[in-house]
Amino acid sequence: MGKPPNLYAFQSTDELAPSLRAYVLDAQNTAIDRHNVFRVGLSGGSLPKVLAKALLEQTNGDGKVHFDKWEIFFADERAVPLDHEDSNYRLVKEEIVDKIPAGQGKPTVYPIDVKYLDDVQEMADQYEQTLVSVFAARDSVKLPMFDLLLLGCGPDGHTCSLFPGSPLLREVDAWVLPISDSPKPPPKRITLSLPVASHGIKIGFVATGGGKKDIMKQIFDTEEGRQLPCGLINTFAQDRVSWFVDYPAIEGVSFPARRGSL
Ligand SMILES: O=C1O[C@H](COP(=O)(O)O)[C@@H](O)[C@H](O)[C@H]1O
Repeated sequence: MGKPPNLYAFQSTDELAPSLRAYVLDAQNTAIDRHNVFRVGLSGGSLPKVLAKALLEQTNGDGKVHFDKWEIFFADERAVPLDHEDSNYRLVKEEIVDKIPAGQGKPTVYPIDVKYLDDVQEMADQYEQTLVSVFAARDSVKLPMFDLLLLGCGPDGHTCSLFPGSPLLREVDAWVLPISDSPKPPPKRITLSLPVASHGIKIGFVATGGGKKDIMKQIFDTEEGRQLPCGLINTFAQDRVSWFVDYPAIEGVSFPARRGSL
């Protein structure tokens, strides 16, 4: 039995943002020291807005975001054009990339190849090749290891586009998987596989709002919850996982949370 994940709880997203910033900057600085680049995998959904607050609104004089060293990948993506309202790329671009002040440098962003919107298997294979060219060609690794994965948690316990009960959760070889019948629209997506999503050097979940409290209770306090996609990442990655939540999201959760700043 290893060490449990870290659960950090804050009164509000305004209070959560400075600690999320400190956590991201720590991962960034370690990565830049190690290989002069920061490779981060991002979820869509509610995450980019909170991350924007952490990176762009909180400055606090406590370290610099070196956006020019960032390589941004998508933990999951919907098979839609890049300017579509459902696109995770669009969300990250509009919430974060477009708002980076001039002079701070811009990240390198790796979107899906929209040539394959009608063929999610091909899209997943192509995105996997992108990861191979960035991670494995340099290091010849079995699994790509992101410096940081920042993930969301859906109200059903899904993360990336790995949904509860999906046969995709049993995948052990592929790095990126296609979905053509997602229970949450839009149906066609690609997602990092569970082994890759569990393999980050650091894995940060952000879950806020009372709409998440039932699933948080399941994930942290019950055996069935530990079998949900978010629970499986907790089990596999243990204390490499840190959750950043607000008080409404953990109302009624028994698992011990550390309250206040990191
Ligand atoms: O469909 C998705 O949902 C999850 C969770 O979204 P949230 O709005 O509840 O935070 C998200 O992490 C994922 O990237 C997205 O494609």
